[in-house]
Amino acid sequence: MSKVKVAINGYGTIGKRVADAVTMQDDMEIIGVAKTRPNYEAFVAHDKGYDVYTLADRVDAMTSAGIPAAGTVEDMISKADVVVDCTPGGVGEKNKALYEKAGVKAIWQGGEDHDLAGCSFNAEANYAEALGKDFVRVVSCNTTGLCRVIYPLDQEYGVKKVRVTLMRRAADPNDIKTGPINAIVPNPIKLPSHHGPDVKSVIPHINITSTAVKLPTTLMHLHTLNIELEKECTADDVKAIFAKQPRVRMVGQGITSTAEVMELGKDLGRPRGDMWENCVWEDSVTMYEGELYFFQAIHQESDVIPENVDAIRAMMELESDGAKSVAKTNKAMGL
Ligand SMILES: NC(=O)C1=CN([C@@H]2O[C@H](COP(=O)(O)OP(=O)(O)OC[C@H]3O[C@@H](n4cnc5c(N)ncnc54)[C@H](O)[C@@H]3O)[C@@H](O)[C@H]2O)C=CC1
Ligand SMILES: O=C(OP(=O)(O)O)[C@H](O)COP(=O)(O)O
Repeated sequence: MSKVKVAINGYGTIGKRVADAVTMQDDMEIIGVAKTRPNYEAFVAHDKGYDVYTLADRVDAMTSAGIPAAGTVEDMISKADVVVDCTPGGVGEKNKALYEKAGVKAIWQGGEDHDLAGCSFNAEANYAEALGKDFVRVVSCNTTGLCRVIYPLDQEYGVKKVRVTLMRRAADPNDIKTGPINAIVPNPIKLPSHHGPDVKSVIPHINITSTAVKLPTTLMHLHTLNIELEKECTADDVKAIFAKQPRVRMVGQGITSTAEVMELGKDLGRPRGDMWENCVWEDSVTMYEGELYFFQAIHQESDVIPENVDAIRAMMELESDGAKSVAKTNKAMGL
């Protein structure tokens, strides 16, 4: 069977990781990546063997900078079965007409609104909803992390209510422009933050409310969750459920911070030191007056990457069983 042809439009933090994860799979391949500028990431993409495309008015600039442009974004799209749009939030929306005109399937990221695709995706929670779809949105890193723990708890014990506080990294490690560098910023001040409503775009019946702040750190997000469950259970029951989840890792063993979680990613030999799973502190999982509490860390640069691979598989109907797709993706990535 021929491999599904995948194009990456926007080769930044998310795009370059999706490209590498797709390359690891045996049922899909990268036919090109689109970069706007001939920067170091474009040179690395070229060195890795990816065909580099660019905006129509930048083809000459890319080639004269030393990266032979394979063509325009439109040329790239015309060769693809599915485009993974990893342009900055709000930019992807403008590309929809391009994809519709070319008759190509498209995946957007969490920086775009749900309505753009009409299907918001998390592999564990609603894989089947994306089967055969033309347009899908993989929800944001934080929302992905929330769905991965809320969905299995809801399946087993029923979720009555979720309250979550998200302590968000201010910027990605390579971002030299974004702050704060010495402040804690309630963001947004008007509540709830987008994360609770976003979980409902994947699992509509969940009663959830969220608040979020930005902190002067680049490594990871950290969530404090408080969940009321319908049925009684113990902290050990919850730990047992989390331990079974393919994209949840229980941490302890001297890991007391996001810095040590990131060090673990490097020690595991993960590409770029990525941590694709939610990291739940085992010792934090607590039942108090019948309510569940725990902490989890989310690596914003990488947790949505396996989800994008599964979204491709669902949209292209390469696999109808979500659990099988998750297992296949994880195995290929070494997760
Ligand atoms: N960085 C993160 O922590 C996460 C980001 N997301 C979402 O993923 C999406 C992408 O975010 P990042 O990768 O962080 O952004 P980024 O800024 O690192 O990368 C975006 C890339 O798209 C390129 N680009 C800009 N305009 C373009 C255009 N018109 N055509 C083609 N390429 C263009 C930029 O040059 C850059 O290489 C956003 O929707 C964001 O909200 C989701 C989860 C986590
Ligand atoms: O999807 C993310 O976060 P979010 O779930 O808080 O929207 C990424 O960390 C990007 O967030 P940013 O929009 O602060 O760069």
